[in-house]
Amino acid sequence: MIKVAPSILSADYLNLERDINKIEKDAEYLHIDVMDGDFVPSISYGPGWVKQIRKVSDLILDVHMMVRNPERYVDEFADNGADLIGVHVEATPHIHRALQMIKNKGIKAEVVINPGTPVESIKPVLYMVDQVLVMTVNPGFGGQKFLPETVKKIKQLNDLKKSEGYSFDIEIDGGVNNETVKTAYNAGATVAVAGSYVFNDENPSSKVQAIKDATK
Ligand SMILES: O=C(CO)[C@@H](O)[C@H](O)COP(=O)(O)O
Ligand SMILES: [Co+2]
Repeated sequence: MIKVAPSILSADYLNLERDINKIEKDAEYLHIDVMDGDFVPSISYGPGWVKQIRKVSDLILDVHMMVRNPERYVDEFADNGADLIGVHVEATPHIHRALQMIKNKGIKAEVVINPGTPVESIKPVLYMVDQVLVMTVNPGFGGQKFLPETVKKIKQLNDLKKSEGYSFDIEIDGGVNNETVKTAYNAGATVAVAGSYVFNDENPSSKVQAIKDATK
């Protein structure tokens, strides 16, 4: 069964604690999209949000940094309570250093690839990551449609796990619901981020369960 990471991008900002409480018992992760208005068009949460969220949730805080040169902010997000930080290979010429910085903080390190980025571009750092995030939409916005052509990259990563003996999780992010999750899970995805599908419903925990049920 897949693990689920509800994305607070689609939660109610003014009632965030209430919305987190609604999924706290059913989900494993809480996904926090950090956007800088440069690497992606939108602007969202800074480290202060992570600090406040840490106080009200025991879920694994999964910080997805859509930020150019993310190594500028890694330490601050880690110090504020992130359990896992993801950095895009497209966002820095120093992906190895950025991942090293995350590991040095004693938390989990994730490398992220956009839909247009091949798996080959992250092969040199796969030995050092705890998780790979395969974007299943172009980053920047919630509520987009799942891109099925990204599934072959999940399969490619899963094959690499087997042939090289890696144990990283494979996370998917964008357009995930109880239907789209199926092919990704069968290809090897182990963690599913879902924003609008979960939080646009009156009963978000039922949507978390629906994603899990689809992968039983
Ligand atoms: O990183 C992103 C978007 O850039 C995501 O984490 C979204 O928050 C997912 O939203 P849905 O596609 O599930 O609505
Ligand atoms: Co995300």
